[in-house]
Amino acid sequence: MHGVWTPDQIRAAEQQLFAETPEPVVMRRAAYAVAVHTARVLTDITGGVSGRRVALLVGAGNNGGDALWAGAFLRRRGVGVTAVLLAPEKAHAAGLAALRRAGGRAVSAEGPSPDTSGIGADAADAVERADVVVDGIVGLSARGALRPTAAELVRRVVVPGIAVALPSGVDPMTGAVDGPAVSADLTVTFGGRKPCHVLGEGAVRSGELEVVDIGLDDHLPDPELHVLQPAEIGAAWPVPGPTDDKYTQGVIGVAAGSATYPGAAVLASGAAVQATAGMVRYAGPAADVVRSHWPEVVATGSVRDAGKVQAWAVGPGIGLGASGRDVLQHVLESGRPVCADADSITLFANDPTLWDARDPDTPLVLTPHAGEFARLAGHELGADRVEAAREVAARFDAVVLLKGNTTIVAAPDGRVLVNDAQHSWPATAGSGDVLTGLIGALLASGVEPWLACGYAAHVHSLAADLAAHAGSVDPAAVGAPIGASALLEAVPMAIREVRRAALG
Ligand SMILES: NC(=O)C1=CN([C@@H]2O[C@H](COP(=O)(O)OP(=O)(O)OC[C@H]3O[C@@H](n4cnc5c(N)ncnc54)[C@H](OP(=O)(O)O)[C@@H]3O)[C@@H](O)[C@H]2O)[C@@H](O)CC1
Ligand SMILES: [K+]
Repeated sequence: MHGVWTPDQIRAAEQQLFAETPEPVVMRRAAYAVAVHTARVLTDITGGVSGRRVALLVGAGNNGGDALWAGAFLRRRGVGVTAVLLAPEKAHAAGLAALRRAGGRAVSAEGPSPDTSGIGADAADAVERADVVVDGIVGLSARGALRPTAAELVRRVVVPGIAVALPSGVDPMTGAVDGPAVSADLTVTFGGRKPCHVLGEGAVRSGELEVVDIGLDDHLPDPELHVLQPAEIGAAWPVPGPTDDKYTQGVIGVAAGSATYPGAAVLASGAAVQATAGMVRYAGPAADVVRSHWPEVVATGSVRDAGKVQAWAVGPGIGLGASGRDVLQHVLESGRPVCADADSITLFANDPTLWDARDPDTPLVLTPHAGEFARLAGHELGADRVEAAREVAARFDAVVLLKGNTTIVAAPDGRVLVNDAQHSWPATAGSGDVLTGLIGALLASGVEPWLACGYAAHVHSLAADLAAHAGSVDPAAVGAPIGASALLEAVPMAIREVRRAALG
């Protein structure tokens, strides 16, 4: 698992580090790494380093200081470096002096004679002629939308960009963007990932991420967020062992769909079939349709006749009427772990007495999208999705998987997992039903609910990605839209992929 730390956590760790290593030494360490990676990108795109041109966008703080020092290091390798200073009077003095000593140039962003959008001719020229732009506008102390001059400079960047610490214009805590923001090809960050690198638009705008060791590790507390790695998901994904039979691998009950809308039942049951080798029982009015699609599913008409299961997946398509409520109540009273999705969530919101049907020791997973979340929480989701999921998880003592292109999984004890798909191929009708089946199957095979959600979310988005690209893992492959059935079909491929990662 990768850890993710908040800016406050990183700052506190930095203060401890400075007690043993002077701050300027740490900054030069960070800046040296920026220079090394910038030289690598220059080589990749131009075939060399010496004689190439780099523009530094330099803000008022230490983020700009990093960029200036990196510029000084690049000068020593023969790069033509121009620093564009957004606040010349506040630019990091030691960094600016180092750049000048090394033969670098500094110009004011607003220049001697700014054009109609407020940018001086020298600054415009530096950005236009650069092979690579280094973004040192703002880092951990970023607040709100970029100011007008910074925003205008960012709009003008058309060459590859390297962000120092984080792409400027992105909120460090939420990854949200409000106005122009840097879209980096590469982000070089220090000491650990920050929330903006894994959440929302920030994750996409960070591009490739390089986490540089500047000596913070010993001073970092427990991370705020976690990101699962494919190899650990592959290593933990349940597959039949030498002594397993169909029962020992977990029997999942699926309560989904209706006679009029059997699709949810077919997709959720199918996902459970594809996810693990245990047994799948379906209970509901779509039994015949489920059986015809998935002959291996043991299907009955009612949850009362379903037989023994180790976990339930309930909700998609069960409706908001008395029969849906009855189904949800029954599975909650079963004493088995429950993954409650779709209509179940609205049923909980409409009738809070349903919470009483659940034994407090029974693990419960809720998988809302933004609309269902608002119903459940009683307020809109807002920009801080992590805090929102965490609050609802604690309030209902349930694992909350909040859907979106960045999936958030919050446990009642405050732990949060993030699955950053970096694409939206699963955004298709029926996709949520597949996810419910995957989570239910993992719960039935005994995987801890928080991890079950994280594993399922990853495999789900990977399956969509693979399906969209006809099974290719080549990032350059061209995708085509898919439906939930194609996603479902790609689940075994995705499981193989993470298991392959586990084998190294
Ligand atoms: N401590 C260390 O030694 C190390 C720190 N490191 C580096 O320091 C960085 C943190 O530096 P920091 O704390 O100086 O703040 P930083 O992010 O540069 O912002 C500075 C100023 O920007 C401005 N500003 C704010 N919002 C804005 C906006 N929307 N649009 C435009 N401008 C905006 C605002 O200035 P104001 O004009 O309000 O005075 C604010 O004060 C960190 O990310 C890492 O890169 C590394 O070298 C490792 C060692
Ligand atoms: K930056």
